[in-house]
Amino acid sequence: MTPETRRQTLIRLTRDRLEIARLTGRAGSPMIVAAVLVNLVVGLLPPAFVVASSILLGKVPAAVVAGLGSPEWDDLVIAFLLAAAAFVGQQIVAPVQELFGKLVARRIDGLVSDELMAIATSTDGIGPLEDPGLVEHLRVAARELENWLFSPGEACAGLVALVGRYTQLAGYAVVVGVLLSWPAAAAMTAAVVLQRYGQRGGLRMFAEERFLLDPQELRNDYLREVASAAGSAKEMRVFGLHHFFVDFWRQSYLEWLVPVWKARRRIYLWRFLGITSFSLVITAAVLAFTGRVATDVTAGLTLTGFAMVMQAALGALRLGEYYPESDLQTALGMHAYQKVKSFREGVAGYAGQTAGEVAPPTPATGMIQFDRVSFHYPGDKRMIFQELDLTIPIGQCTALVGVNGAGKTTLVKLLARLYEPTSGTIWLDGVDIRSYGLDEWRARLGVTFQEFARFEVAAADNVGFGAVEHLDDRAGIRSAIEAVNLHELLDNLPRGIQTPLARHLEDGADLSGGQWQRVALARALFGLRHGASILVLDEPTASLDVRAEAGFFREFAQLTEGATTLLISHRFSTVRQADRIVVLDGGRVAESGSHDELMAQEGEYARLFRLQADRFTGQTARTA
Ligand SMILES: Nc1ncnc2c1ncn2[C@@H]1O[C@H](COP(=O)(O)OP(=O)(O)OP(=O)(O)O)[C@@H](O)[C@H]1O
Repeated sequence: MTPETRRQTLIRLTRDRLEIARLTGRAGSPMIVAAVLVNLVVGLLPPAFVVASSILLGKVPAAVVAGLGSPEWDDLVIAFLLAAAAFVGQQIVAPVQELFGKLVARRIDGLVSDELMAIATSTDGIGPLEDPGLVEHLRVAARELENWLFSPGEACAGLVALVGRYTQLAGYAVVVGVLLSWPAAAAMTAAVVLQRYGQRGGLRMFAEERFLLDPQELRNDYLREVASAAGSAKEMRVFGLHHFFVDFWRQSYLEWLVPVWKARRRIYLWRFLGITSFSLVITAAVLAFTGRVATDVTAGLTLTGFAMVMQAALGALRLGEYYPESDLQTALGMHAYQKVKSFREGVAGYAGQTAGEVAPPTPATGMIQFDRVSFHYPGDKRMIFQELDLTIPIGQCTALVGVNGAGKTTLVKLLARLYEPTSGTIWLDGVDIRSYGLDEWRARLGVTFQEFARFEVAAADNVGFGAVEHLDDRAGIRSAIEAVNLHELLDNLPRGIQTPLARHLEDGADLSGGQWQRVALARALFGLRHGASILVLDEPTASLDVRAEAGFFREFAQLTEGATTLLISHRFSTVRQADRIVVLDGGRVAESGSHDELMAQEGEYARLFRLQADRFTGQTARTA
């Protein structure tokens, strides 16, 4: 190592330590003071035991000579009691140290978890949560914070625990300094610090190599989950994938483990031999030096002094070893915190949604207009829209069709301002929707996403989340549930509409895909009841049965009368009933008009419609 790299390493080490110390401060002064005091006691008791037990040893010859009941014997008993107290004290205080360590760790981990949650939910758009790099930061941080093994809190507790270790070292050094020589005490302390530096250096290098394997570790997590999760269990069994996935997981795990083993061997083998040889030499030197002084009558070292120095020196040398309560935690624990910071910086790097103060008009009268809107996802140069011009008339139903990947869901994301167009503008009645307050604008939208959320809360709340500030509108929730024909099913669940929609919760129940879809539709309807006027339905009938699909448009048309509806569907029987149909292709509007107009045009819509209708009639003919 060159002097320059050594200097940089030292700077980095100090910076890392300071960072942990700063974070430790978040546990609050009373907690930190208490934890430090406990560790001071933990550090002082072993040297106290060394002193007391050496005094005890020194008093044995005189007490034996003087006999039971003599003042010498009484002195021996007092020394014994002191040594015993120091010994028992160590046993008592060890769990207290552990307890305070855990308290500090959990409090800090709680705060860092809150911070992570706040960052993840702070973004107006969803770009950061769909950015693979940032998602990796988020997942690594969340995993470490959940595991409590090498978390930031554990790093802080590990740092506080060093107070105990170094107090102990200082205690031994004082004993050696007072009884033997201060240069010897200084040399012994320096030797311990050097050993620790070597140990820590190895740990730091190992930690850095391990962090590089984060993506592989996340992959292992994924494979373990997929092999054991209920969601993938059907395919795993039907396609006989379990052996494949178990092998895949084992292989993936080895791809992580083998480099970890190699790094460990490469970093620690020679380092271990070096540190061990160094400590053997130092121990031999200390023993030789103490032995020489002990046999030197002019030095005046008594039996008590000799025992004290020997015990203190050996006790100190043991402190050059690995600290299980501190070392791995401080070396690895801050990684999760660095990930929280990287995630925060990454999120801040995303341009936030510009939002004005203007309230959207009630009611809007004209149209929503996509005006030369171009868009590509961040970090992906492929254009999803190229100067898209599209109008969605207010108060009417517009259907959007297009092949898979044409950009239909992306268009909804832009409308909901989950992303901003790369260029171009979306207008409502001639006003750029960016001038509206973001929350006010979103409150105007009732959206059923293609991959809608399935909240593990009561069925009623799942619906009420469509307008969360009106969660207590029980009548409105009931009416939305009835509108999607879910009331009979939900009323028969253990807690009626208050039944949690997750089987692992008490009295919980799960729903089928189509039933869940109705819950999502009811949520959008509840939004409509409370001020939403633009209804966006992305594949709303994908999971509905034929009867429900047939009734869907008729019933929804009544329920959503006056609302502006944007309907995305691959089912042409649903689509054809819209007032206006828009065909998206290649990032642009390829065709638009009513069903009859588009059929008359004999374009892509007519082709797709006939394709689907023919397939249906063909099937009917075969069935007949
Ligand atoms: N977060 C993302 N980052 C990068 N690309 C994305 C992201 N989400 C979607 N895409 C890409 O954008 C394109 C349009 O996707 P989108 O989901 O909007 O299509 P769609 O028309 O709704 O498709 P489908 O009919 O299959 O639902 C696809 O090629 C998809 O891979």
